[in-house]
Amino acid sequence: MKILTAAQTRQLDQATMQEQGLLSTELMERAATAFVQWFTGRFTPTEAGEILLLCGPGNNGGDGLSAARLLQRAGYRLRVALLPADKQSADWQHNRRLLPNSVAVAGIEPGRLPKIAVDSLVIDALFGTGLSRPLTGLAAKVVQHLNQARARVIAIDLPSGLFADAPQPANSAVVQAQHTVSFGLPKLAFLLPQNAAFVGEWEVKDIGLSEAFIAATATPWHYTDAAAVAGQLPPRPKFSHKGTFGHALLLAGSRGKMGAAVLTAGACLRGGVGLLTAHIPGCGYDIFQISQPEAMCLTDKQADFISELPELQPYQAVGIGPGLSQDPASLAVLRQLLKAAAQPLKKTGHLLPLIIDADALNLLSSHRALLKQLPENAILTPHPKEFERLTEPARDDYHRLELLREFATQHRCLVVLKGAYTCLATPDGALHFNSTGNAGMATGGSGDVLTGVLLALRAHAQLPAFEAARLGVYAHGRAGDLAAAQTGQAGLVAGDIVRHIGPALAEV
Ligand SMILES: NC(=O)C1=CN([C@@H]2O[C@H](COP(=O)(O)OP(=O)(O)OC[C@H]3O[C@@H](n4cnc5c(N)ncnc54)[C@H](OP(=O)(O)O)[C@@H]3O)[C@@H](O)[C@H]2O)[C@@H](O)CC1
Ligand SMILES: Nc1ncnc2c1ncn2[C@@H]1O[C@H](COP(=O)(O)OP(=O)(O)O)[C@@H](O)[C@H]1O
Ligand SMILES: [K+]
Repeated sequence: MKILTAAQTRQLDQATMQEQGLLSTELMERAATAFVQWFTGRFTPTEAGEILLLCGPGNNGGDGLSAARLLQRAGYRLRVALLPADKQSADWQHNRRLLPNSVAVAGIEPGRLPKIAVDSLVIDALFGTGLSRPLTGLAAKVVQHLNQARARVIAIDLPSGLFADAPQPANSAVVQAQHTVSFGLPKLAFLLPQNAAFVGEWEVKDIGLSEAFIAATATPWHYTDAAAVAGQLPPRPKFSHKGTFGHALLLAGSRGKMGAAVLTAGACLRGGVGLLTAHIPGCGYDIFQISQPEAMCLTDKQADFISELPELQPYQAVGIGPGLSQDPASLAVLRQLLKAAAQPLKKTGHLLPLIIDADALNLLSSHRALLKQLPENAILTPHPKEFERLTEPARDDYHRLELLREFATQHRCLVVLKGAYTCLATPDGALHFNSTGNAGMATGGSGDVLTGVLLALRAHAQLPAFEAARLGVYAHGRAGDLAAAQTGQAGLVAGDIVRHIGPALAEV
């Protein structure tokens, strides 16, 4: 699914009307109907009590007025508070005329802000994608008044004061909604941690916008939903054998962090790899062999960390990093691996696929000259702290996305920036936000599991780097969701994610 800018969203409205021969008021009615469907599914008239609708002067306010009419017809009690403005949009005026007199309407004045009790239900229809500057004056005052009331707030399309696709200055007035009900496509703002307190839980409702316009519109931003990865996992042919699905090599573990190697290996096996060999420090031999009998194991001459790179010839993909340690001997292994991976494989003529995680990333950060040696299409999986070490501290989430794009294009690699909406950056500058996963996955070892899944999907010779990364990130999050459905989020541990990779991959 694409994510468009606010300006492109306005063009999308126009294109939809032209394509479908719709009046703008008819499109507005669709949006309001979709909102009201969501609302009535969520709150009965009794639960809602007397609803306060805060209404701005543009089409967001128009959506609100239309929704007010539909809600009143469905038996809800409402009062409407209008933000004064020099002019209102034509569709606003249309819906104002249609609002029955039985709905109480009052203008908002500086000295007379609407009363909002803590248990009120407020619909925020002040501003949407037409916000052209940060809120000031009376509009900002209303938003602050609303936020102070700590009432239940549902935003139509976008919390008022929030830009759909760009940061706002610090301390700008922005509505803090519990729910945002938006139309058509997700907005970039919904996916960034800095906006979580404004957006709350969000949902996007289909209002039949022009598919042709969306397909023809260029954007760097994408949202990976089930449809994006459907059918991407190659089928396992009837006469396949373990050699069909690749042989992966994992370089992981150190004293005290053998669990990382065990989890990554488990995930790789559940990810469908044909064969897995792990090269681990000597101290981990019993731990590893007992906990992952399906994997083969090579032990390093060093007991506590890895200091040797095995012969790479047998392998179709290599993962390095989970629990690795940053010992200089392990740095030397990383150096050798990057050097070896710079040459195309004799068998296939392709570069050896690499997954680089955790301490291997930290070693790259402290020896940045090595970044030049990253083979094309290597997949790096930093969490935000690791990414910051690789680049620089970001001013905010939008700046971090810029850094992410720059990094992936400059180094011709794929970067999986992990988080609630993990963002996959590609060498051509696209950013793909993942839709699956939950806060239960914020627990040690979850990232190691992702590395294992990615390693497996890369070792399946058929899956190119981008498809493997997008599918792996999606399936990892989905496995976390399936696991959380059984354990609850608090009780989820990384091993639970491993156990649900199979079912998650079966779904896609
Ligand atoms: N496909 C879809 O998604 C559909 C979208 N639809 C809906 O349309 C909404 C977009 O409507 P919109 O373009 O009229 O903009 P909206 O957000 O109501 O605000 C514009 C008004 O606010 C004003 N204004 C701006 N900034 C301001 C500020 N800081 N302080 C004060 N004033 C400010 C601005 O004035 P100006 O900038 O010209 O001074 C103008 O008067 C969208 O979010 C969705 O709800 C549906 O109806 C149909 C399908
Ligand atoms: N709140 C969250 N919502 C969804 N996914 C999450 C959340 N928190 C963490 N995750 C996922 O869990 C994994 C955590 O990775 P990482 O921080 O590297 O953990 P570790 O180093 O302990 O293995 C990432 O894939 C991340 O996307
Ligand atoms: K709004």
